[in-house]
Parts: sequence; C-alpha cells; structure tokens
Amino acid sequence: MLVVAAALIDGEGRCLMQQRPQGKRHGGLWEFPGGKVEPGEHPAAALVRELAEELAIDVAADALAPVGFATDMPVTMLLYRCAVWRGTPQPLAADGFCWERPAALARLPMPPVDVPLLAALARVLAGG
Ligand SMILES: Nc1nc2c([nH]c(=O)n2[C@@H]2O[C@H](COP(=O)(O)OP(=O)(O)OP(=O)(O)O)[C@@H](O)[C@H]2O)c(=O)[nH]1
Repeated sequence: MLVVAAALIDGEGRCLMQQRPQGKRHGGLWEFPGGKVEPGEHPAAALVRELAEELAIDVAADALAPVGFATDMPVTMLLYRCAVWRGTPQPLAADGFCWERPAALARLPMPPVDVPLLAALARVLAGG
C-alpha cells in the first residue's frame, strides 16, 4: 500500500500533525495528513487531493519537496514537506490536530512508519 503524507511547516518551523479517528487502523495515534495513492495516480497529485479533502487547503504540486520514505508492511509512506498553501487547515478528517516543532512531536504516539520520517524531517529542518 503506497501512502503519501505532508509535513506542513509554518513560519515558526512548526509542523502539523493530526490525530487519527478512533475505530480506524492506528486510531488515536498522531500522523501526518495524507492518504493512499489511487491506482495510476501521481503521488504528488494524490497528496494535493488528500490535503484538500482532509484539511480544506490548496497546495501546488511543485510546493511539495520530498523528505524521505519508510516502510512498515503493508504501508510504504512517502513524506513531503510543504511551507506554502492557500487556506487555513481544518481538521475535517481527524479528531484534532496540533502544531509543534519536530522534537516535541516525537513524544506523541504515532504509527511505526512515522518515527523515522519525523526524525528525517527534523534533520532537514535543522539543515543537516
Ligand atoms: N495519512 C497517514 N497515514 C498513515 C500515516 N502513518 C501510517 O502508518 N499511515 C497509514 O497509512 C494508511 C493511510 O491510508 P488512509 O488514511 O487513506 O486510510 P483510511 O483508512 O483513512 O482511508 P479509507 O478510509 O479511505 O480507506 C492507513 O493505514 C494509516 O494508518 C501517516 O503519517 N499519515
């Protein structure tokens, strides 16, 4: 299963994470907004679609910069970062969300595939 997700970064270097609804796989855990890539769909286009559906924001595909990928079978997740979008993110598909620096986000319970990607994001944002 190919999943795409976004680290939305605000002007203070904080990243948005959202809480997955109870009752779903990984319910209650904190994750990056995103979702499954449909057959034949370009990953960046899938992420633009998911961000509109989940957060009601408009993102241009060329505003998505790859951070890395990780696998926890059956999920392989591609993480992109994004600092430019139109609209104010709204938690349409989540139980809630928060904006925090990656070091603070690492304390939240999250799916296994997110752990190395959050660490990679922290390194990218630190410039290393
Ligand atoms: N969006 C997102 N999904 C993640 C992350 N980490 C992770 O393991 N996943 C898993 O990747 C899959 C994402 O697909 P999805 O969000 O479209 O799943 P869903 O069940 O809500 O979609 P569906 O109800 O339309 O089938 C889920 O199994 C989810 O638990 C993450 O950081 N962000």
